[in-house]
Amino acid sequence: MVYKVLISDPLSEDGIQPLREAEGIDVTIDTGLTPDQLATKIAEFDALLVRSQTKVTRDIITNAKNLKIIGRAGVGVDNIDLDAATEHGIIVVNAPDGNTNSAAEHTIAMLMSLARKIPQAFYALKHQKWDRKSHVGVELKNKTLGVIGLGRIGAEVATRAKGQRMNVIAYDPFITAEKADKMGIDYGTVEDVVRQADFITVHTPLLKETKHLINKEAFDKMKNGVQIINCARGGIIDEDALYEAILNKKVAGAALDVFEEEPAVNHKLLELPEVIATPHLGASTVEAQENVAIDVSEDVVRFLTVGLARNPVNLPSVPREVMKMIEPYFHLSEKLGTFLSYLTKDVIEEINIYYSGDLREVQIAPLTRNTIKGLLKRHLGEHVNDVNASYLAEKKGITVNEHKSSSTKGFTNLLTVEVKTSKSTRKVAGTLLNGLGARIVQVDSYSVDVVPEGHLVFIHHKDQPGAIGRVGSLLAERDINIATMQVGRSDVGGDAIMMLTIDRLLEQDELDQLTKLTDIYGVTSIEL
Ligand SMILES: NC(=O)C1=CN([C@@H]2O[C@H](COP(=O)(O)OP(=O)(O)OC[C@H]3O[C@@H](n4cnc5c(N)ncnc54)[C@H](O)[C@@H]3O)[C@@H](O)[C@H]2O)C=CC1
Ligand SMILES: O=C(O)C(=O)COP(=O)(O)O
Repeated sequence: MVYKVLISDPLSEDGIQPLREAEGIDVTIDTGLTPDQLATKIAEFDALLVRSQTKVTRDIITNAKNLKIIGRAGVGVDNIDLDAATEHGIIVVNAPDGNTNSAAEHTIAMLMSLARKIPQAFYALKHQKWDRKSHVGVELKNKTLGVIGLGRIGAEVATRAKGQRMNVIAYDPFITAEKADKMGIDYGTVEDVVRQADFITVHTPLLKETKHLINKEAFDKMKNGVQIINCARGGIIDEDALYEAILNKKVAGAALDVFEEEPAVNHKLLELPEVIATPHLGASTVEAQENVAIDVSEDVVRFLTVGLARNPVNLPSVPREVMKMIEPYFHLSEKLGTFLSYLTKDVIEEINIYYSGDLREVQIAPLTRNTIKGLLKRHLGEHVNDVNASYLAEKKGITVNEHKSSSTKGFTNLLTVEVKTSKSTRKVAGTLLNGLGARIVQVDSYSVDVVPEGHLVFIHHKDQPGAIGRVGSLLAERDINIATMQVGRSDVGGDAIMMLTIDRLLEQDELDQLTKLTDIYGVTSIEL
């Protein structure tokens, strides 16, 4: 099997070595594709690697019939339609750490250039103007820097600004008093920040909530002569409002690395002498580009070869130690889901998953996704995977409930899955037996002991002498070997079940014959 990887934005050649060196991975670099060309070409690829230029739209994702993973060699994923990727079961990974330092350094470079009007002075001098009057700056020392978004980059910027002897006030919904104290900075609301700061720098992602976070109302609250920096994303600051605020002298200067529409040429803000700008260069250093390309290439190789990713964006990330703890239950959770998919013939309304014993201590979300995957895959098709399982369940109106339960029925760990349809409730439970592997230990109210593998036959019948014999004889006549057999009953002469493991798949006519036997209520052939 050879996986085809397309790189559609310029990436560091040294950084993509993990892809070049991996076995079974074929790399194509094509950085000149139009959106239409990409929408056609993408169909043949298993992985797509991008920076911020390539817009990975719903159209492109819909055409990407083989695509399994999109790697973003950088932080911001606002150029990727995450909902469309999730719906199509495509995992999106990014490289969150590799360019933090470069973006922070670029922000400080912009801050200092802005304060001392270095680009404007340089521009004048390049045009033979020795002008010392128009380029008088201000000091940073003792000024207040307002930081909105105190994540990786915002925190680095805050620390470096302290080195310039600035006071720093920050807003971030996740900032704690302890973190602010440790960093020696103040914290407050967005309003506190915009009212108190002499310079304001934004470092949030571009989200619905942060679009135009800095708008006319925010500018109105700012100090006269405030200076603004955006090295995060175009759109966090309302460009029209910024333009007006510069014209009416509220804002004395702005340093922009990013724009609402990129490439931003002939932009009205660039005509203003108060505005300095770079063409989205925050992450453009040799070091950052190598770092992010390595991180994302390694994740693509890891995902294509072992199905794990370190930096998933559309799946909660699972720390390595947690992964180790839950890995043994992975297989069991999917098998229990698949098993139940054979028993539930009607529309599923609710899934209840009970985690008992040792399972109460582990991170259960990945196991829940895997159970749902097993349950839905047989009906919805092979495209159901960990990425889209929960989304598809929700789309189908299925309620999924996770429970940590104390009932272990004597096992050290017990995973019970219950499915409610409009007509019935079915249940299956499994465990991992020390040294022996996975077992199904309960089906509905019956105790069993079955390895969840291979060709199973689940028979519901009347507890009558001869029922088991008739099944055995029919299978023998058809030369079908029974590997294991379990029986259980509710009460003497009442409902009973047989659970068989056989050596080959039943043909439809064999299934029909079994169903017609005396005292047999129903037969389900199950492939695990
Ligand atoms: N110009 C460039 O080339 C680069 C730009 N970036 C951009 O920088 C931004 C930040 O990157 P990182 O620091 O690595 O991300 P991060 O995820 O570490 O930090 C983002 C922070 O923003 C905070 N936040 C979210 N919503 C907020 C809101 N409404 N108000 C205040 N804070 C809010 C989050 O709590 C988080 O702490 C991203 O938009 C990224 O795309 C990143 C690298 C290079
Ligand atoms: O990492 C980010 O979010 C960036 O904005 C960097 O973008 P780029 O990869 O340089 O196009």
